[in-house]
Amino acid sequence: MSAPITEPVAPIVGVEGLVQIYTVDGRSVAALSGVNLAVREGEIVVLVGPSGAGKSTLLSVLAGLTPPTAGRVRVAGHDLSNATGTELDLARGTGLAVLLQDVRKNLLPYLTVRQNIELGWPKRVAGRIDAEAALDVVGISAELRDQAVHAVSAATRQLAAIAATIATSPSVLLADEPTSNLNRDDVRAITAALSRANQQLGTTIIAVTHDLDVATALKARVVTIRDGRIRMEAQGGNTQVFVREDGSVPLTDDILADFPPGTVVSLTAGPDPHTFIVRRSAPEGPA
Ligand SMILES: Nc1ncnc2c1ncn2[C@@H]1O[C@H](COP(=O)(O)OP(=O)(O)OP(=O)(O)O)[C@@H](O)[C@H]1O
Repeated sequence: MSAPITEPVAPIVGVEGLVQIYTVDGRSVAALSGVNLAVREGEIVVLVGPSGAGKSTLLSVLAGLTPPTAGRVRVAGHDLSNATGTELDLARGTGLAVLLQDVRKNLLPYLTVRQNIELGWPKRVAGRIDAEAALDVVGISAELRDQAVHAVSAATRQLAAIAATIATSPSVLLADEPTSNLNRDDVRAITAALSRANQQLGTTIIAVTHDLDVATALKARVVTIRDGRIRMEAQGGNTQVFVREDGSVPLTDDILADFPPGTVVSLTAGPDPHTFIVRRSAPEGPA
């Protein structure tokens, strides 16, 4: 019997040779200098890296908010490289959702949590899921669903914004710093909601974060960006390093930049021969 032929599946997000140059006061600033990234359907990818590395710019290009200077960008079947306004609207209505860093921009404050989820384009968006189902996925309690958004906690607002985005059944959810300014319990609630959206609805998630514990909680593929380039990748909030011939473990400046002085790290054997996983220990108590 001959082996079945399997067609390679196109990534749901494909970025090739992405360059983004901003002009500030007549000077050129290269925010992205040739980024290649492929994300499979159903994956969770977390973008980490120092301030100014280009993370938000990459997310903004993927969201169709910033037209790329050069390179190819495909998201959920839409070519965003040279897309017109109408094509970008179509992409955002069918397949792509963006959770902004300031989630108040995703929500109307004087409507209730439930009304915010019911809002939108129920007839335009094929496959839109029921508001109650979206609220169940993110785990907002029944009593909070009827409260005005301005009256609920920052964490509930963030969960409501996630519910509003997943209600449009996006294939790809882009999130900029979804857990910033929240305490550890709230961070756990947000990562649990994103994990459930991924597992129950199959939503592919790409999130920018400064918090490697978020990557660990999401069991995400971690993509480190520095100076507008992808520097390294690892799974589950860990950094994988190869043991040298002489048995030493190279902790390069690139790696150490992610583990500031005072950070407790542990080294455990990696999945591949001659590799170690460098893991940051979780901080205790509220952030
Ligand atoms: N709209 C803009 N106009 C001009 N320069 C910009 C613009 N947005 C970003 N930049 C510059 O591009 C570079 C990358 O910025 P970006 O915000 O993408 O980095 P980041 O990794 O998201 O940083 P942070 O973690 O601080 O948000 C920086 O040098 C920044 O100053």
